[in-house]
Amino acid sequence: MLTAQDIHWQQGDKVILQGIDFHLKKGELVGLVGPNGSGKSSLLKILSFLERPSSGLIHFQGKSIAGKVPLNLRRQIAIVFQEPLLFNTSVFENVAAGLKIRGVPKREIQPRVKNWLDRFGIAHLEKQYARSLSGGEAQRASLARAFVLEPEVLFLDEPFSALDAPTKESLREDLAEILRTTETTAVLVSHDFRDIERLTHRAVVLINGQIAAQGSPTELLHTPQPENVTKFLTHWRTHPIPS
Ligand SMILES: Nc1ncnc2c1ncn2[C@@H]1O[C@H](COP(=O)(O)OP(=O)(O)OP(=O)(O)O)[C@@H](O)[C@H]1O
Repeated sequence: MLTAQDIHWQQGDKVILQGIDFHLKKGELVGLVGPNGSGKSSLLKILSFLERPSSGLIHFQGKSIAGKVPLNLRRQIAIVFQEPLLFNTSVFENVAAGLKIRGVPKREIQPRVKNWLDRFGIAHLEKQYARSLSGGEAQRASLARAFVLEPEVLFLDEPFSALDAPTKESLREDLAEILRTTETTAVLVSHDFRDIERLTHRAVVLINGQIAAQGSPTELLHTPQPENVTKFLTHWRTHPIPS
């Protein structure tokens, strides 16, 4: 449903992405991993149409994306960032905002929002103002706001990295269950291999703006890889996810 061929991205003199070939099938959960500054967020921005590549081809839903992305295609994606970007209104209003913009009838908005508040365990916070939420609650609201739109592709850029360990773990488990039951298609950027192991089918390792390896988390960890990938994966090999 989403493919990127030979993507290059340069800002000024800095080459950020080089020769990226990426594909995402319906229902697939793909993780982008790699050292700091390797281009993970940049690739996510290009795949989610927030930035345009310097060269290369992108196809989404069978259509070539060049120039301005049509609104009907843009509305098929949702993005969740590390810092939940919430409006300073109630949690309910935050989650309802995207549906209102899309002209969804009021009678439909109420049950859809309530359903997602409930699934993310924040129904009791619906009247609370966004600024009064804890980090974990705010990220739950931010995820509910994305899921309520029923996007064709969900992009998650380090959604847990601002959270403390227990908050992160409980949200990761809830998100894993929601991704599984909704068969969502998603791309996740994370530094934490536990997120990748728990939430994705395939991990793409970026090093210096290039794809250095890809495969299931198990394949990556248990089959020989190029030296730069092995070096990067070493930390994760020595910190396995508890079973
Ligand atoms: N708009 C921009 N203009 C110039 N340089 C940029 C821009 N965006 C990103 N970069 C640079 O491109 C490189 C890749 O950045 P990016 O944020 O994509 O990496 P990352 O893998 O997501 O890093 P991290 O793990 O630290 O979040 C970095 O050196 C960054 O400074």
